[in-house]
Amino acid sequence: MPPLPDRPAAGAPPLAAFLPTPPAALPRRAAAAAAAAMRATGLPRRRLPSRCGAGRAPPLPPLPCRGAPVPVVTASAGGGGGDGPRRSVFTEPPSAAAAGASAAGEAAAASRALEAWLVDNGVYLSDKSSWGRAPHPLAIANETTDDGEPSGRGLIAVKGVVQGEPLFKLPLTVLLTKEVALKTFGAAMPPDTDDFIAIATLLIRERSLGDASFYAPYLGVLPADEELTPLFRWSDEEMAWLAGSPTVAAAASLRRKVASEYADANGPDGLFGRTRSVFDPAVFTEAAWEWAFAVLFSRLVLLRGSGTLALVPYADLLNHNPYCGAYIDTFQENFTGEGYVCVFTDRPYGKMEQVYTTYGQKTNAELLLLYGFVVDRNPYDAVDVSVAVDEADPMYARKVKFLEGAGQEEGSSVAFPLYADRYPMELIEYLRFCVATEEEMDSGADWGDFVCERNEVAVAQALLGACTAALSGYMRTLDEDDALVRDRGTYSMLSLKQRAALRQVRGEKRILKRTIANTQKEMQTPRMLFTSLNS
Ligand SMILES: C[S@@+](CC[C@H](N)C(=O)[O-])C[C@H]1O[C@@H](n2cnc3c(N)ncnc32)[C@H](O)[C@@H]1O
Repeated sequence: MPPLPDRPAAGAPPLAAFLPTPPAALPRRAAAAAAAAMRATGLPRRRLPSRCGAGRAPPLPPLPCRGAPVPVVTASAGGGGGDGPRRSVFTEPPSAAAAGASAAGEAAAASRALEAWLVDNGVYLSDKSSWGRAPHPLAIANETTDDGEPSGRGLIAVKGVVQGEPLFKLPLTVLLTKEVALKTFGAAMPPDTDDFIAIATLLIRERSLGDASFYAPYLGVLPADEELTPLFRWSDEEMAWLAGSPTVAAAASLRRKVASEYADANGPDGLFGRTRSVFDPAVFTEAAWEWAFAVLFSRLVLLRGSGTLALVPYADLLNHNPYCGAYIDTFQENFTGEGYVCVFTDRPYGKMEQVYTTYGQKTNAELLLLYGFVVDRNPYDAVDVSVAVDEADPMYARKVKFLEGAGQEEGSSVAFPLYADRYPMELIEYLRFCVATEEEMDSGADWGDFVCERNEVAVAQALLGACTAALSGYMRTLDEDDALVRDRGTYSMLSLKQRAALRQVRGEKRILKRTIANTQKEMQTPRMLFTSLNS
């Protein structure tokens, strides 16, 4: 059995589900699971509304079931705050100015070393044109900001870039892939090793080699351990700022998954345990494993052209913009058939503008969990709502049996995304079934369509109840959050993580409030209720 199963017991998704993906990624698991359940149970399947279907990002780990009445939005709590150091142009006290200057010098030197390595490996980075080659249009910016927050290195245009222009051509020889890992570790790594594990293991080995590694100049620009701040690495104290958010459970689930994969690899029959002569316990530590996975979650790319997962030096310096449609992929030279990695721009860029890619149509929760940042005005933002049959429902046993027949475990819930302006029709179909009376169940209703006014109003009430319950689980109200953000003095005292958490929960509360307002408005005309909301 592969070490990263599709449906681990902890409820986390396969790690590969977190890849930065080009548009047209997989639909959300929850919606897909529900749709599958509906298919299996004879409930009709509907296409998701436009932006939450084919283009949706991979899902977060499903929320835990709490056996609460229909429907439930889960909440968790912690306590306190705090942050580790991170490269920042904003937060350094004057006494750290000298250290900051030397850190900036080191960052610039590391970027130059990466460029020199790329040139040595055949990448054209000259700002002059040569035979058949346009000048390279980009430069590495060692400090970038996004929405006023530091976003690490990035790539900026050093000349105007036209739409559709190739930004660079990288040979496949600079990539870190499973194929390279298999060659490197030989018989010590079985060919069926999971891609994530193979590349993480390769990364740990290469880092341990220091300057002797072929990839040393690339490793030199990877964020330092303490700069990798995806949510699954936050402490309980730091998580307290997210109390009430479904991200708390998602982070705990991913943390458990990463730890359990290490335990498996390190066990006597695991990848490391089996061949200690190759996998030195002093090198392949749990801390190294966590670092490697934090790197992979935030940088690994699925190259659709070749179906390969890869770390792509240089291309992975591109920061994410949810409005950008350009993504990293493999292509082939016309005459030689040789493969290369490239990004074609989806819009023109002016000189000195930061050039972006897309990590896929991800919610802020997904971005925070895997990459450690959130985006204001993220058009793909959503908050998960978990739905289950109410245990107090007189039809509970019948409904659960029906769902069990469709593969849903008793007492489990199904998570659906709520967007600021829409929600999946699968949620409504599922709720129509969950709130149905005996008569409605007996009527052979088509849950994909309006059942009756009573049912539709009960669905709306269930949705309102879920949103209200979710809002009451947070530490502060949305108004209090807004006041905190407006109070620039206090806001600037918050750590990066606290500010990210604040932006995350504000986004969730806004969606919940908008859903409440929209649902209340639409309740005036129940016949049209859940059709007009999504049209
Ligand atoms: C693939 S790397 C991009 C290069 C990265 N900035 C660096 O310094 O190496 C992804 C990481 O960049 C940062 N990042 C990317 N896009 C961002 C954005 N829009 N806002 C804030 N941080 C961003 C996050 O730290 C994320 O984990």
